[in-house]
Amino acid sequence: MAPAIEESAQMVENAAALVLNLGTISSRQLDSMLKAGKRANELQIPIVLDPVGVGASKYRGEAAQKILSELKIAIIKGNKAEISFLAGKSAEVLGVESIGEYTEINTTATELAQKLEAVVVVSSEVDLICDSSQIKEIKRGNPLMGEVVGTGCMLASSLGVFAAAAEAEAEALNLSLFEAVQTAVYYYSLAGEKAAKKAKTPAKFKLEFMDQIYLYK
Ligand SMILES: Nc1ncnc2c1ncn2[C@@H]1O[C@H](COP(=O)(O)OP(=O)(O)OP(=O)(O)O)[C@@H](O)[C@H]1O
Ligand SMILES: Cc1ncsc1CCO
Repeated sequence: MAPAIEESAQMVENAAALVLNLGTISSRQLDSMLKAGKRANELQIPIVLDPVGVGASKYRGEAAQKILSELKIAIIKGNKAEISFLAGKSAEVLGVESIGEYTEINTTATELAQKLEAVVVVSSEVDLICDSSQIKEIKRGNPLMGEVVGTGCMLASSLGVFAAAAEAEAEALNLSLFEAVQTAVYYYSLAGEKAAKKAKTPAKFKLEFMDQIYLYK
């Protein structure tokens, strides 16, 4: 998202999806996100929320709650700790990483999807996608994806692309948002698998992974 509050709403007018990422949140940026998000809601442009590091500090929790109470979010993507925290369950977040055990994550994610009427994606070695009535697991990808910081953020942006495409090509594709998200997660993981065949260490993997995403063009 364009961070300047002076232009965030106007930028949305030329966008097909809005991705809100809490990674480097500040109070000014939060106001800018709310402004952009309200315009996106008015224009019925899908919003993806990536609640990066929510639960790691009081402020991140408050920022996420403000976004969720003022905006209609189409897709929320987080790791197990971030999704658990938003669902009101106990969560251990270290910086932006999920630590701890989450044995009830399927139920937790479904509860959040029901409460917010959104598609919820939980990223990990097994990705979960759910809405209020269905849940899907995708066991693809490669552990190197978890070693590179930012693959979660890039997944959120990819979800924005697929949500926009599903809406823009609604007649031709006839994809529900749930199906569009499932497709995005699947192809994203597949790019990770292809990259891992060529690169075996994180820095090289990062470059190769980006190239594999590019090759979908
Ligand atoms: N062990 C693994 N095996 C397969 N895929 C994985 C593994 N760990 C992570 N991934 C994939 O990496 C991507 C990012 O997931 P992750 O849970 O690491 O997100 P994150 O912690 O929010 O990332 P970041 O904060 O680094 O942006 C997802 O597409 C997920 O499927
Ligand atoms: C966007 C971003 N900012 C700090 S860490 C990060 C990626 C973690 O998901």
